[in-house]
Amino acid sequence: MNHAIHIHKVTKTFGKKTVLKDIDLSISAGQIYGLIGPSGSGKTTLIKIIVGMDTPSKGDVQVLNTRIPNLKALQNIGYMAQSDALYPELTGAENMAFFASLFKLRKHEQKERIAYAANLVDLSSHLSKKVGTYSGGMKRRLSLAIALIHDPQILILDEPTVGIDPELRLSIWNELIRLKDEGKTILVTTHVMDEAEKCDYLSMVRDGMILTSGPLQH
Ligand SMILES: Nc1ncnc2c1ncn2[C@@H]1O[C@H](COP(=O)(O)OP(=O)(O)OP(=O)(O)O)[C@@H](O)[C@H]1O
Repeated sequence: MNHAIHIHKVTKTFGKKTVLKDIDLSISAGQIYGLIGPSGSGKTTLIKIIVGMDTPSKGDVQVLNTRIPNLKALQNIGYMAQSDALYPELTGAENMAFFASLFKLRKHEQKERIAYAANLVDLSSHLSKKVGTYSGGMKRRLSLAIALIHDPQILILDEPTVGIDPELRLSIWNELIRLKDEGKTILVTTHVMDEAEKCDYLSMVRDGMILTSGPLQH
């Protein structure tokens, strides 16, 4: 089976506290995989381990058959964290261009991708404003646009639509579904049941363990 993400017996402890216990999880390419669970259940910790920002205490993670952490693998991953990592003194466009250049996008590609991603999150008319003047929701939208900037095979989104109004939330989800239909793999965490229902496969996380998982019918 072709797994985009494969997690094998991952345990994470902070001091004496075990926050992930023996997690096994495989995500097929071309699906939207949801992690739902209460605050503190371990979703963000798991996601950080998948993107290589943290290391497991035990077990291993592979993304597109490459063991993580691996710098090259990051080229294939678009990651949107829960807290925004943006430069307030730069404009929206400059923030996007900065991340695009980290991924070594050529100038014309940069322009194209910035226009696409800004349009997707409805920020096209705010791109020349400094990010320091953005609202919380606008910052979330910019973070999502940046996660998409290098057209990654895998999108990992930690509560991407928190603070985003329902109409835009719907259009973002429609776009995520379109990206999935293009063959992208999307891992998303959420608190919201109506978003969880849009996933192809859902795992419920509680106390660092996966309580139950299974496919969803649409
Ligand atoms: N660096 C750290 N040091 C110590 N404990 C940590 C650290 N990071 C996370 N934790 C703990 O690990 C547990 C899981 O946190 P995590 O952020 O993964 O949960 P979550 O499910 O993503 O919650 P939320 O939805 O609120 O982000 C929490 O009890 C948290 O306090």
